[in-house]
Amino acid sequence: MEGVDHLASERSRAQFDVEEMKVVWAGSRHALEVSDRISRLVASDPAFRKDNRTSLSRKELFKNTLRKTAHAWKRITELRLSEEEASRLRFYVDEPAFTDLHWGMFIPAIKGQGTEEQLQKWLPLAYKMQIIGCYAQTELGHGSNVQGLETTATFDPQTDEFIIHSPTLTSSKWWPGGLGKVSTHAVIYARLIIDGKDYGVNGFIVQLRSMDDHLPLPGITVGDIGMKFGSGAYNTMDNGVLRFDHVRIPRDQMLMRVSQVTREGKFVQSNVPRQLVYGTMVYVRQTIVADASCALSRAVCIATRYSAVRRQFGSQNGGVETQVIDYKTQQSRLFPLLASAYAFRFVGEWLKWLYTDVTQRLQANDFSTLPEAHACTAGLKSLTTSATADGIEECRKLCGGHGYLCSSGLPELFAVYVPACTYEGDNIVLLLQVARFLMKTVSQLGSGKKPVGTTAYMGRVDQLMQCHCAVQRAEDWLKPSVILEAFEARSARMSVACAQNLTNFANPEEGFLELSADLTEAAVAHCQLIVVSKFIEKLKQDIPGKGVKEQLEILCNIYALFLLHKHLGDFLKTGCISPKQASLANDQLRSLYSQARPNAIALVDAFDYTDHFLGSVLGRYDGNVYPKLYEEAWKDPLNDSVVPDGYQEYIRPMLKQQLRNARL
Ligand SMILES: CCCCCCCCCC/C=C\CCCCCCCCCC(=O)SCCNC(=O)CCNC(=O)[C@H](O)C(C)(C)COP(=O)(O)OP(=O)(O)OC[C@H]1O[C@@H](n2cnc3c(N)ncnc32)[C@H](O)[C@@H]1OP(=O)(O)O
Ligand SMILES: Cc1cc2nc3c(=O)[nH]c(=O)nc-3n(C[C@H](O)[C@H](O)[C@H](O)COP(=O)(O)OP(=O)(O)OC[C@H]3O[C@@H](n4cnc5c(N)ncnc54)[C@H](O)[C@@H]3O)c2cc1C
Repeated sequence: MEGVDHLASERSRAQFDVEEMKVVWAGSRHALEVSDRISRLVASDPAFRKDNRTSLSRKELFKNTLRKTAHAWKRITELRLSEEEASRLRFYVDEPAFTDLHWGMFIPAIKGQGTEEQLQKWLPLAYKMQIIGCYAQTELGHGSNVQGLETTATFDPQTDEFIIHSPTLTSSKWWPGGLGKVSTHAVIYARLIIDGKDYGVNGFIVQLRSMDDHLPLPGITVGDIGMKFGSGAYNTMDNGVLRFDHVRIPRDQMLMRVSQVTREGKFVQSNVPRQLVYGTMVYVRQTIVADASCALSRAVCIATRYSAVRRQFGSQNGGVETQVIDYKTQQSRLFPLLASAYAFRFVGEWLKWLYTDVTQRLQANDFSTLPEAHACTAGLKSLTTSATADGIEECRKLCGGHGYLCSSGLPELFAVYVPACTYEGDNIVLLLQVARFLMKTVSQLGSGKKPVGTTAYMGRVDQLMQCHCAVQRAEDWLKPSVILEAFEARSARMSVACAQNLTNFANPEEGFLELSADLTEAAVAHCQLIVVSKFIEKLKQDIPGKGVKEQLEILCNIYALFLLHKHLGDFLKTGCISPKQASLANDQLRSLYSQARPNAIALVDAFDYTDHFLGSVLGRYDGNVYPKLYEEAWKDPLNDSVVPDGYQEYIRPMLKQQLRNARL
């Protein structure tokens, strides 16, 4: 039934003001207005159609992306869209493309690591897209270990140039998005060599292709690295391979904010920390955390709407069957993901604030908060992307068999999303960075250095090592102070236990390697504490709108108690809570699911996603799933003919053979 809202009765049960929740989700009334307007602009433009992606060949897919990005750029310039509007447009176009790396990494790398003159020279060209750039760091042989990169940039004092060279096969740049077929330029990372001495990895701007005919410049070999996981999905991106054969670039194309090479070939280290060479990764990790809430909320929106439409079992005397969303098992899998989407949204907002703060401090030569910014961006990137990738897959299963169809939107979402666990730092490697930071914090506790920021709780380590959880009734678990103390105690105790175990090793680095699995668990506990505490902090703000704050409180408690339930082993092993308190937490969790149930559809409506963006027959706003699912099947190219191509060659002879055998 076209035009009928099959989810209307669900919507009428909501106990809060959905429009106000949309504002909370978007971040502000202004952000909601921009987001809503741009999402409709994209949805109504046929040039941004995306429902045929999974049936296109790689070449068609890629060309289609080029067409869309050109069209997007035309619309951005015609409509004079602001940076905020353009970035929303990119979000709703919903197709990975070279432009992500140009705007998301090439430009930030120049901005963060270039000198004033370099910014003035390169940024205007990049902003007008008169050059297109990518970020070429990873090599065939090394990705995580950035210090292990092999590409060299050797200074030639005769000509005042660097010679960029790939000395081995494993030094080939491998993976950079936008490199394979599009980028004219790249920020490449290479070992700086002066007079035979190695000064470590630095960034350089290198032109790759001719501005006249797009052919690679002399000495450059470049191409695409091939098909990636999933049909459609990330294959819109030209991840590339690049080799240099003694390519010369002028000296002023080394990004020289962090260190400089003079005309005489002298290496000068400025007063900014060397780690700023890694600054672009900190920036992108922060954007990836914000993006996790988008990907997860999208999957949750599809699974929640479909779970309210889908009915199985439970019919009494020929009446209607039970909506699968009413099964407690469905709720216990779905609602923690709904709560996680909101939790990641708020921690993403906070991380953006932290990043802005550290950037301002760096400009004023205050580097004191850089280690914390690195640990938070690395840890939260790891935590949120792992949970989101797992969450999308869980949403697929929550939709039963139909979730496996491409028309559900979930397979492609998963395939596009899952590399986020690897790119911008493998999630385990990043957790180990957090663990290093935690071990350093614990080791300094005795020295009188007071931990600040997200590790401030470690300053109360004596109390946290001894405290006893005060919960006696299930409702006690609704107190933010109780939840916070349990999470702080668990994290502090896990870190302290690792630090104590490390003292058993004569060589600390050896100990770190041996205990690395425990260390990553301590890092996860710390990062989960950050997410929980930022959700609780958010709720201290003034949040207008009927019932909005109450719903967020329910979600916050679901998030925290779900984590407690999932990681019960940690909480019990460290003696933070008793088995009885664990069981009370579980009782409370069940009650919270019941409270969330009538609001579930409205809570996903608050994401304000258009049907175009969701790209899912199961997640349609009107819940009119079955006719559309049926209709969609007939659009498959296999259904273009009634008798399939290949019948005469393969099916008919086989059938005839069977017939002959049967007659014998
Ligand atoms: C059409 C028009 C549209 C217009 C609008 C479009 C808008 C689009 C916008 C899009 C926006 C964004 C989207 C972006 C797209 C993303 C797509 C994804 C692309 C993915 C790209 C990549 O993957 S790039 C490659 C990433 N690579 C990695 O992440 C490598 C991981 N490895 C490392 O980071 C490091 O090597 C390491 C940290 C693991 C270890 O480094 P190293 O061995 O050198 O260090 P140590 O362990 O010895 O540590 C030394 C000390 O340094 C500290 N440290 C380490 N890293 C950092 C850091 N980043 N910052 C600060 N400090 C750091 C470390 O803690 C040590 O400190 P001490 O202990 O105090 O010594
Ligand atoms: C879709 C996609 C897009 C990308 N885009 C870009 C780009 O634009 N530019 C760019 O430069 N790069 C890009 N990359 C590369 C990406 O950043 C790297 O793949 C990533 O940093 C992981 O490094 P690796 O591949 O070397 O993994 P490896 O480090 O080889 O990881 C392999 C395994 O070893 C484990 N491991 C590694 N080191 C340790 C350790 N110290 N302790 C314990 N375990 C360890 C890891 O956990 C993992 O399980 C992209 C990658 C992908 C998948």
